[in-house]
Amino acid sequence: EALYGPADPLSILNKESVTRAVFNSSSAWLLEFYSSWCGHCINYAPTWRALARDVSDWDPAIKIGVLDCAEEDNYGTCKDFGVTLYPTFRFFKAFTTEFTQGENYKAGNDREIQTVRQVIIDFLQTSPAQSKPQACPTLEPISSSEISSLLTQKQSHYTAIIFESEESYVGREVMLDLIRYSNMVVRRALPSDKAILEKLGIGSVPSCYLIQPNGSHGLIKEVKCLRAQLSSHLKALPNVRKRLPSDTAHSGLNKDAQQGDVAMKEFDRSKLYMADLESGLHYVLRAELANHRTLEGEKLKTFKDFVTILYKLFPGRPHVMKLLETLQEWLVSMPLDKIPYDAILDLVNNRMRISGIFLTNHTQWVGCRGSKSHLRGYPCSLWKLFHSLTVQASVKPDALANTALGADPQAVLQTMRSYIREFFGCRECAKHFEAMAKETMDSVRTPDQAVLWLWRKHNAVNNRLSGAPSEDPKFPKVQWPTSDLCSACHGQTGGGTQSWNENEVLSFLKRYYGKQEISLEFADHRTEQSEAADGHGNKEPLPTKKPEEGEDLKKNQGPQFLDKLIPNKPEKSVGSEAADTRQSVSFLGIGFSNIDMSLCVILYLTSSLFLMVMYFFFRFRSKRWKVRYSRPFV
Ligand SMILES: Cc1cc2nc3c(=O)[nH]c(=O)nc-3n(C[C@H](O)[C@H](O)[C@H](O)COP(=O)(O)OP(=O)(O)OC[C@H]3O[C@@H](n4cnc5c(N)ncnc54)[C@H](O)[C@@H]3O)c2cc1C
Repeated sequence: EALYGPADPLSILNKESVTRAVFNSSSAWLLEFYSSWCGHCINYAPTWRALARDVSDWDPAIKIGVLDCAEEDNYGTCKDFGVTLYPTFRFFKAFTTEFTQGENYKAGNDREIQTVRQVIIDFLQTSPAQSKPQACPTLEPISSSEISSLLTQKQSHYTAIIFESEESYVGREVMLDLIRYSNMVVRRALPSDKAILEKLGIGSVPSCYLIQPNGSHGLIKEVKCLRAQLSSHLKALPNVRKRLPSDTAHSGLNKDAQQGDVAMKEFDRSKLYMADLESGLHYVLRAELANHRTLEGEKLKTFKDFVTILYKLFPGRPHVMKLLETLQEWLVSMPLDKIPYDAILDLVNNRMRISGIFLTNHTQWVGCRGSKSHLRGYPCSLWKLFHSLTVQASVKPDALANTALGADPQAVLQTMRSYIREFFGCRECAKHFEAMAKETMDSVRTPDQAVLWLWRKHNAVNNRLSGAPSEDPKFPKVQWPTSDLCSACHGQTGGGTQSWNENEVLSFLKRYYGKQEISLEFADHRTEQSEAADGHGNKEPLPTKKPEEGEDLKKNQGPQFLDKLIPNKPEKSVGSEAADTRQSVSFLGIGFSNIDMSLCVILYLTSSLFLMVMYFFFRFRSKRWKVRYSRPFV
């Protein structure tokens, strides 16, 4: 099944429902922005589900939700929320009318259920009065005088007072556990007034004192003063009833929950598919990188190096290579130390298209398709992409010689290392990869060694992840290539350790990841018109977010600024598989821009006019000639 489903006690949000749910809500929200391909999100899902179940009764005060940033429809939304790493946890206050990116979860990597509960309580308690959910009880302790007056007043409901130390969360947890219950009010008190403690017979904290509706009162002795026991005890008292939920947020929003088992394509495991490489590239350019508003410093350098490597080494089809070349030339001609990513998106999504340059705009996993929608996909394609690049670099050792990267045998690996560090959404993966790189990447001396280094490290990751929840049971993590793919790669196995014939492995990798062997089956052969017709078209520029306070104005000057950023180079015509049937802008594989088309029309009209003028001129002259030389009297 999908990572989260309708049966989970949380709201599964998407680009449409997130704004509706989170803004102007009567309750606060805690959202997990995750990525269904991210192993750590997969590992953490059971905890998040358990947390949502644990605090499901707190719903009128705080709601728990999830949003999958790997869903194509949600790319723009995650970008708007400034989410670049997964999982990211954000709080949203109640009654927020303006768009906000929310507040980051404050306990770092400690996301155990108890810690999250306490962080939620701190968030609710410190929210300003105007954004306190109405249903949220007063979480502050009551004073001795209030306790004394409660003891003397007659109430129509139970009042439970939990005496506890200042740092204890039991009282506040029990208060929130009971907000949906009628006839019960829970308060907390600090053990500061010795006289009142003595009067009530409280010898130690935590202790729980109960005032009955009939005015009688006494210590609760039946259960220990621990959250679960106390909450269950109070909920079970006579006439204490659970109120119906005030809204149907979960059931309503979970309509958007999608995906279950994925129909598998028939594919050949011994082949590398172009569809996987292009889908990965699409995800990199339009989702992972697009989450970054501007590229500068190390990020910009990494992006430039990455594009250089792709342009020189990606084993792609002509129209994709043209896109990479144009992007590379554009970056080289752009001596800026800060580039808004929207400018790059505009170039890739809009400007290149009018010249017939086209990269698939949706993911189509074949060899990387998981048996469940949250398994495999993007990280699988990223591994394949970098394996292909190392192999291409070893086949064409001079490819990078005239670039800023030079003929460095580590160029692809170091660029991969920077990409993973700067952009890869799975932070834990990046940490592990960096540790491996730090250890041995420097020892790589030749392009062939780079191919083998990546192969070895990928197998080390496979070994570590074997049996993890992110492992697809239909694609177990094995030491690769298995002997059915390459029996010669496997040496004698002695003492339980696997031995490899590395020369054979190298030849196999060069063959498997070599350009000639890539299968074009399932690759996107559609044209722009057919995309639009089947609903996958994405000709709209990706959304740009409202400027934030204090943000660099330049970033948000819209199209005019982009025009200045993008040099007015004449559009180049290209032959392209995807472009050859685009009637309005392309003819016989030659791309025409709007300017080209306008020039054609102007030239056509001018030449027609010229021909007409010539025609009348000669007609007039011939008439005069006839009149002059005709001799009617002869
Ligand atoms: C740099 C990086 C680090 C990661 N770190 C983590 C992590 O710490 N924790 C986590 O949960 N997930 C991590 N992931 C994701 C994880 O490695 C897998 O990509 C993901 O679980 C999907 O697995 P998969 O079954 O598609 O196979 P993948 O491991 O993604 O492999 C994809 C394909 O590559 C081929 N292949 C397999 N092994 C090799 C090899 N040794 N050499 C060449 N080709 C091979 C096979 O055809 C395989 O189907 C990381 C991903 C990347 C790119």
